[in-house]
Amino acid sequence: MSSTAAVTAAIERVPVEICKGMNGLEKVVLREARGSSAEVYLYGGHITSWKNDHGEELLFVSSKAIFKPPKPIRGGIPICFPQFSNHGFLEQHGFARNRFWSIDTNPPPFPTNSSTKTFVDLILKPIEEDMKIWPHSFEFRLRVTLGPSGDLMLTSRIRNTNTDGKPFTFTFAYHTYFSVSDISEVRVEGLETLDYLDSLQNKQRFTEQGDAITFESEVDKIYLSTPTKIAILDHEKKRTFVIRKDGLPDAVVWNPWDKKAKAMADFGDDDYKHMLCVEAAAVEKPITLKPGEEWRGRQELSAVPSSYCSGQLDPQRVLLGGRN
Ligand SMILES: O=P(O)(O)OC[C@H]1O[C@@H](O)[C@H](O)[C@@H](O)[C@@H]1O
Repeated sequence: MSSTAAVTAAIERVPVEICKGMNGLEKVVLREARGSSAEVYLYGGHITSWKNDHGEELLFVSSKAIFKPPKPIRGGIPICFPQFSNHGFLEQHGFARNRFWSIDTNPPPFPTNSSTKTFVDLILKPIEEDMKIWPHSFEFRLRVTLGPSGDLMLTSRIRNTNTDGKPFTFTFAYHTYFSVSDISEVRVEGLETLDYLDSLQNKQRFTEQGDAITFESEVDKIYLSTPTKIAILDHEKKRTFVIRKDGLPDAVVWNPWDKKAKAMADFGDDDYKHMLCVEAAAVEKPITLKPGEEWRGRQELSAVPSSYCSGQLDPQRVLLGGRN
């Protein structure tokens, strides 16, 4: 297929709009027939909006977010790669979140559910500056899909394209900022009794107690070997977020609370009350890829009316369609 034909095919298949966002930065807008939508900035490959079919925003983005390189955008879904947080010698959370990604007009074959046609493929390859700090050649393909019922799916495919025969190792997270009505009314289910590393206590290992997780102070924990489904219940909004993940064993839970909120220039003093980060991640056991090898990490988010009680995390019931 000629390159022009490939571009045309991609446009026919992907009914998306590309326009200018904040500070003239390019963004892609995905819209589903029933009214849900999502926005992704090429800067960072960063999701900045996910709305349900009533037009309600489901992600938190700070009103003080700075949409200006090299600062990463505060909120939405930053991609942490090739390093999560300060677990290594690179800048905090790696460099993918403050690089310019491109639209991948001709991605390699990808198994797609035939009912989901609203998606965009992005690609990130290292620039010279990256090779100086992380001397590896890679192709990072990100597919962002909006399902017919408004679910948001992110699939990352990372390939080692080194020609020097060297493997590379990375850690990763989808650093999702969920919008919540009031953090003190929120409960997370699915992480009870698990081991976690507490980033506020030198990454020491502890075991979570048996109750659902609630919030009354700063939290920064990496839950290990977590189930593939986690739920965030927002009592006030009567809304439940369900996170499904694959290839991402860990889950980071972060809320900076009042003192750290005040110390962040791109975060409002009271913003901590209205957000919660639950991040599907691969941190404890870094991923190693040999040249030619590819890794996949997938996250699927749904927002549904809260219709179940405490201790009954049953996404089959939550998601009326009973999908697993
Ligand atoms: O301010 P940043 O670099 O976006 O990071 C925010 C937070 O991200 C979380 O994932 C980390 O666990 C926290 O330790 C960190 O403070």
